[in-house]
Amino acid sequence: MTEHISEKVEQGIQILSLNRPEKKNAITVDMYQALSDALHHAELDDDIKVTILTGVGPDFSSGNDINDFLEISHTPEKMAPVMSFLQALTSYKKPLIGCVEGWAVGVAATMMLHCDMVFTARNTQFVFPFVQLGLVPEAASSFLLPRIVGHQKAFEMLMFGEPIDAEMAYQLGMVNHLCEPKESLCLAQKYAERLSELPSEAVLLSKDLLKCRTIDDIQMALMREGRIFKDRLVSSEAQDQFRRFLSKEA
Ligand SMILES: CC(C)(COP(=O)(O)OP(=O)(O)OC[C@H]1O[C@@H](n2cnc3c(N)ncnc32)[C@H](O)[C@@H]1OP(=O)(O)O)[C@@H](O)C(=O)NCCC(=O)NCCSC(=O)/C=C1/CC=CC=CO1
Repeated sequence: MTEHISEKVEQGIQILSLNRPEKKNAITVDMYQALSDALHHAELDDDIKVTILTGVGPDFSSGNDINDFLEISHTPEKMAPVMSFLQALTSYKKPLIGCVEGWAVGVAATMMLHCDMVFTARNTQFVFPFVQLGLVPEAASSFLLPRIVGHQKAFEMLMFGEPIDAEMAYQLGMVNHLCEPKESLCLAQKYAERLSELPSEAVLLSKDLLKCRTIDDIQMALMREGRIFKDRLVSSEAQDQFRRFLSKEA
């Protein structure tokens, strides 16, 4: 486990926190690996009933670390932990709750599409900046986002990458409940407790029933996106945007 992912397990609830607030919880390869390991561990541990994904500090996360994007484009094998995390996320069998405040950019926004419940503070801004970065949508968002918000809204969100605020995300059905800043974890914990008290086999079977019809499409979208994404990472469009952000020109 890297220092940048914190794990707490209490009364059947696993809380995984992105813990790199000085970099807006930008997610590194090591953090993906730690998240993936923690989800695998939770899946095998009968005492863990529910997982909450959250961030330390005012923001959930600014998405993939841009320095890592530059590094991965020279050493594509470093992409493996990212793919391993996306696999763990998409196939996770226990209830997964997303708890978001402040910025949720890129993969931080798309990972919420895989959560079973999402709680956001009113100051949350979801951003899908893939096209601006010269990239393409990832984490099966090209399949999930239009299913949740409809094609036209998804198109607009994915093409222009403009921030979607919490109220809009709620209206579009991306979020279960809104709350005040600093209250989302408390709210998520309340629902996690309720879920952990339900008959666990019935919970697992019900989640499976809800997800089983889309899992093949999600896996296919992951593969299709992944192939194109790897090529886009080394494209001059993307490399220029990464350097632009890191040199503070953005
Ligand atoms: C809008 C921001 C999120 C916040 O802006 P602001 O409040 O002005 O804060 P900053 O000054 O920009 O940031 C504070 C420090 O953190 C560093 N930082 C922030 N985000 C990143 C990042 N993503 N990677 C690396 N470093 C980051 C920033 O440089 C500052 O550092 P210093 O204090 O040392 O100067 C804004 O931060 C922002 O726009 N960030 C970038 C968002 C972004 O483009 N993210 C990538 C999204 S794409 C993605 O996630 C895609 C995938 C693809 C495929 C598979 C899996 C993963 O992800």
